[in-house]
Amino acid sequence: MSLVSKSVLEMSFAGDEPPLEYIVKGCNFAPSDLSSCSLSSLFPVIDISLFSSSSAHSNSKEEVDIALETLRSALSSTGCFQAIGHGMSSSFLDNVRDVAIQFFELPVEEKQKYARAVNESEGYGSDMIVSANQVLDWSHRLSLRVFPEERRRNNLWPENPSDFRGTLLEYALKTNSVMDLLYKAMARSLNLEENSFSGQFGERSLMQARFNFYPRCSRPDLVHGVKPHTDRSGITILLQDREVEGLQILANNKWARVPVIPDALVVNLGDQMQIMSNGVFRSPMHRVVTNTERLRISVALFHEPEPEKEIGPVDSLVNEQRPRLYRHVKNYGFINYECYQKGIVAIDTVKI
Ligand SMILES: O=C(O)CCC(=O)C(=O)O
Ligand SMILES: [Fe+2]
Repeated sequence: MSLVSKSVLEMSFAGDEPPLEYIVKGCNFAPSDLSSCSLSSLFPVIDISLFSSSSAHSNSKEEVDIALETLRSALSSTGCFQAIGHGMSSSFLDNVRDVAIQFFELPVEEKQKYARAVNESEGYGSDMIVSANQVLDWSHRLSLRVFPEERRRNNLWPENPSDFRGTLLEYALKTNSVMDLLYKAMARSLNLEENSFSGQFGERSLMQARFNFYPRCSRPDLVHGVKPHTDRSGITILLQDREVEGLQILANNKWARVPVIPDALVVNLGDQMQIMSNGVFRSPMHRVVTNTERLRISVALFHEPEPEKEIGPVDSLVNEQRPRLYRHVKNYGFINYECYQKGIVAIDTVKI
């Protein structure tokens, strides 16, 4: 049978067993491979309104310092936390989830209008096939560049549902402000000048959206929704499904479930923050698992530096105890993409 004869969604509807191309060999999905650590200590919930200068007077310095320390500690251990106090209402976050579900539930001919072309990263499709023996992910995706505006490919932005474009734009603008706040807070948590990280991204930094759709699977013990990877971004902000869990992060060599907190945003760092922080902060390995009962969606926004801009470890994070770990690099997003195609760990290629 041909590799792409049936889509993941069709197989899910039919209750098919996953074909060989989707089966992960030698991967341990056993419960004993899951971390037994307290999930709230691995992925703390942080009220990020404490980092905003407009709320500086109403919060005690002590409260802010504790939040900064929790941030520093989470990002230097698991590289991930759950943000509340981001200023987006519960109903707005549900709108974002709703447009995602409505798009993926459209008839296939309608979705195909936005199909990703071969060798392109933007558009609607399934796992990109980059090698003959690749194991495929049990998911469908829609990837769209949001910023800068001149790099937007409007023809790939769905017109259906009718509020898709407006909702994505509003969500991306709000998330952009959250990211700004976080870059500054991360710098403050390490006693650095506030713009130490954000200043490296450039005026025309990139924001990429990825809508993920994971249909139910009859054999979740055999497949990945998304195979293990690190993100190539600086920061990734992930809106999880309101109810269905699936994201797992590798912490102390065990996979840890990231719990669903409906109105929280999952913040996880990407490789470019690991580079800029000279390895102080971590870009976590993560994966998505599926289940037999319910489909799952998520919406990830990835923020990356302007490709022409060189990024590298902040000078004051390089010292005798912590020698420079990474070289300066331009267009890491592209390096990461090429490495993915060759099956190489991208961040290793910029190590000194
Ligand atoms: O669906 C998720 O929870 C995570 C997806 C993800 O890791 C990604 O899109 O890079
Ligand atoms: Fe990811």
